[in-house]
Amino acid sequence: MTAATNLGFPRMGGQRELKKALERFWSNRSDAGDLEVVARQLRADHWKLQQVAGIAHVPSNDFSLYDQVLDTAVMAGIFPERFTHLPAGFERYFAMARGVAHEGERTGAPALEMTKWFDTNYHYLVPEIGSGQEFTLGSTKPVDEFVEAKGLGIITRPVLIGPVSLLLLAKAKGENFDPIDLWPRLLPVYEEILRRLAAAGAAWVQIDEPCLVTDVAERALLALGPIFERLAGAAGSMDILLATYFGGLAKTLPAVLRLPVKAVHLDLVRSPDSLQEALALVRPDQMLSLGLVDGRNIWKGDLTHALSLAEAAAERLGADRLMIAPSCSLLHVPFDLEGETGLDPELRNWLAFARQKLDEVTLIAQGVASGRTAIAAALAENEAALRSRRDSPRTRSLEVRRRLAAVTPEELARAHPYPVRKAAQRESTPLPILPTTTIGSFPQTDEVRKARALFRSGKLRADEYDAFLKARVVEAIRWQEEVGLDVLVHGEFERNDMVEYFGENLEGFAFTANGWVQSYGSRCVKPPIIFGDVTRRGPMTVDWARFAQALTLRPVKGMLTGPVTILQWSFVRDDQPRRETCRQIALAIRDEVVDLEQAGIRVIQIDEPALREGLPLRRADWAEYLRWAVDAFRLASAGVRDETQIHTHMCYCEFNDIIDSIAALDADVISIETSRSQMELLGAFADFRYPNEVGPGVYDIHSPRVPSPQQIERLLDGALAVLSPEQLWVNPDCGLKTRRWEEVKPALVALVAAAQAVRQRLEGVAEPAPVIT
Ligand SMILES: CN1c2c(nc(N)[nH]c2=O)NC[C@@H]1CNc1ccc(C(=O)N[C@@H](CCC(=O)N[C@@H](CCC(=O)N[C@@H](CCC(=O)O)C(=O)O)C(=O)O)C(=O)O)cc1
Ligand SMILES: N[C@@H](CCS)C(=O)O
Ligand SMILES: [Zn+2]
Repeated sequence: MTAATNLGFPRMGGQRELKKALERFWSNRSDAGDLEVVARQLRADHWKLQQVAGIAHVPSNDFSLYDQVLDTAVMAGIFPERFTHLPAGFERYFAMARGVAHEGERTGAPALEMTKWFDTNYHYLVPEIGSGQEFTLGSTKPVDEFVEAKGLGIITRPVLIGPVSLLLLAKAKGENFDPIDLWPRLLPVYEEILRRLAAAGAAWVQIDEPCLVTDVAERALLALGPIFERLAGAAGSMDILLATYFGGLAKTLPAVLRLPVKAVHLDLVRSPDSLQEALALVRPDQMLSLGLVDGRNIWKGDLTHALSLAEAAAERLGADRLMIAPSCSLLHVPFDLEGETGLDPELRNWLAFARQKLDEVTLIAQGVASGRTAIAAALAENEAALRSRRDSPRTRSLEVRRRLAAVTPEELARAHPYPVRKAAQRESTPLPILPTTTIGSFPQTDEVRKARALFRSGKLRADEYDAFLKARVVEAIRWQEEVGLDVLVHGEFERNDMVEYFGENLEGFAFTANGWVQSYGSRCVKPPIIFGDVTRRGPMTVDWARFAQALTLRPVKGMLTGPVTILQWSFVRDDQPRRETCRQIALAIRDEVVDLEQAGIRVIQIDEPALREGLPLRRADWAEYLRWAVDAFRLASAGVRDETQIHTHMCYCEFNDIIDSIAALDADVISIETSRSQMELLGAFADFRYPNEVGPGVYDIHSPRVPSPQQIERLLDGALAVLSPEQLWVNPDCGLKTRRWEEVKPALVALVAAAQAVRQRLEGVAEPAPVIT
């Protein structure tokens, strides 16, 4: 019989119970025992609901208190030295995730770096591995959670991030070596875990090797055979499912199917073509897991089509050699559509969240096992929903399509090159060298979030909410002036999220009440759903920018999210190419940019933190993506005069390999995250001779640590070793919305002091006193 299976389930809980429990624990409002109770309950609830949905292989160890890569590093005893003095368990685990502040006798330790999980908006913590790294069994979490589920009567399929991906995702610390070469030292830990899982009664183990869908170095591919030989030996009679996802295996497929594993999972949503080849190559003793339900998007799947693929596979292999699954873990989609009563019913009928996707998986498996007639009613319902979406006039706007078709190449370029613009901008908006600024958001305090919640629930009138927000902007502007920042921001207090806010203000977007997806740790996002052609109803940010600018003589930055990031952090329609949707968003942002300029805003920032993450996982596909992504940014930004200074901002990833595309954006200034990787990134800017201005982040906003002026000065000196003083801006790594004012205030005071000290050294002149009004 064809098994309905799952690769991973969202772990936050339907009401984000895990987020709330974690934040209670971190703020000392609960203890470790309370956190464990919530975590255990969530695991139990999720295992049970998957079992009830008809999932035969329910995953375990997909749960994590912070991040599954961190869990795997801990399992393998990969503890950077700065954490080893801390007691093993929660204290060390959360210290690695969040860093520890320097306090009295206690020395601080920065957190592990955080970066994007492939092309998703999930962030993982990067394990740090030294060349002399010893690996030891640091935790038995996969076994403990298997035993926990077994105690509830559920034999789960434990999930492990595989050794190849763990090493490839890690960062080499110190000497010149490649972590993948350390696999022989790492394997005993995996072997021990597999032996313990088998002894505990696991029938299957799922080993995730998502790195195999990327351009993996030859030496890693060569290691695959010996690694899996040893893993299979340790697994004994327990079967291994090797899971690959987020793309196809391409040339690696034959080698993967030769490995001594019982089953291989393929992402047939991203790589439908690989099925034929896999069917031809799969060994007689092997099974295939067909990833037929999209784990990365929220649309109902075409079940008739999926069933056709599964039927064809069953014909070749026999139904018993198939598993039906989502394309990847369901971590990347919201929990349940059930409660979304606020969504328009027509649109709601087009959607499937994690729970609904489990039903799709079981339905396809049932169709293979019992034939189409057994599920005819469900298939007809699915077809009707797809037809309703395909035929809906709400998804198309002739006006948008006409306007896009008429875009000219001139509209993608500023009127003059950067040096000309720079002179015009200096004249119209004089700034000191090493100008100081922030990235846009100020703390989204409980007070701010509560006011928004009251407003949304009708308990606070619109005028009261507006007055509340304006008071926050006035405070923020006054405070920035007092501290002596040069280019000010209004603080983004009115925004729930930098993408959701724009989604709520654009046509063609829908938003959910509770469609949360984990972004990192306890932080979640509620991606809007792009279902139709995108247009702007009217100005989205102009009133806030105008209000803030009227309060001060210093320039206030207009603050927008860029088209690629809006695209990337939304659930995107799958009935037209992503680049078309991106161009539509770009036109809407262009109109906003022009409106901001007309409202007297001289500096406009268009954030594109997701530009890098949108890169296809295979290098061969990069050029095409970068072309349309860069064009979208240029379309959004190039409608302004020379005097208007365009900024962009990027964070959370490595930029070295796309530096030429970053330059092609032709933003006058780019602020970029660098502080966690100690300015490594700047090397790329220097090597490339990046022509425009750069603000390398000098304050790590992801950590509660407050930097000293001396630390910031050191970072600025590092930046000045590769950038000219005329190019350098001084700013934090990213927005300050997740920080508390108690941290932000001293940190920005230190940032301004450091900038002033370096200016004095460079110019040998005293600073003018800050303006206090
Ligand atoms: C910059 N980043 C972003 C990414 N993706 C985005 N879409 N947005 C981003 O900003 N990707 C890369 C990074 C990831 N970083 C972050 C950083 C911070 C967060 C974050 O803080 N998320 C918040 C949720 C934000 C939000 O929408 N808040 C709502 C409040 C909703 C809510 O929880 N309401 C409460 C009631 C409140 C009350 O009564 O007091 C409730 O419903 O229970 C808002 O502001 O209105 C988070 O807390 O997780 C995400 C990614
Ligand atoms: N302007 C945004 C950028 C985050 S990437 C902020 O400051 O939060
Ligand atoms: Zn950022």
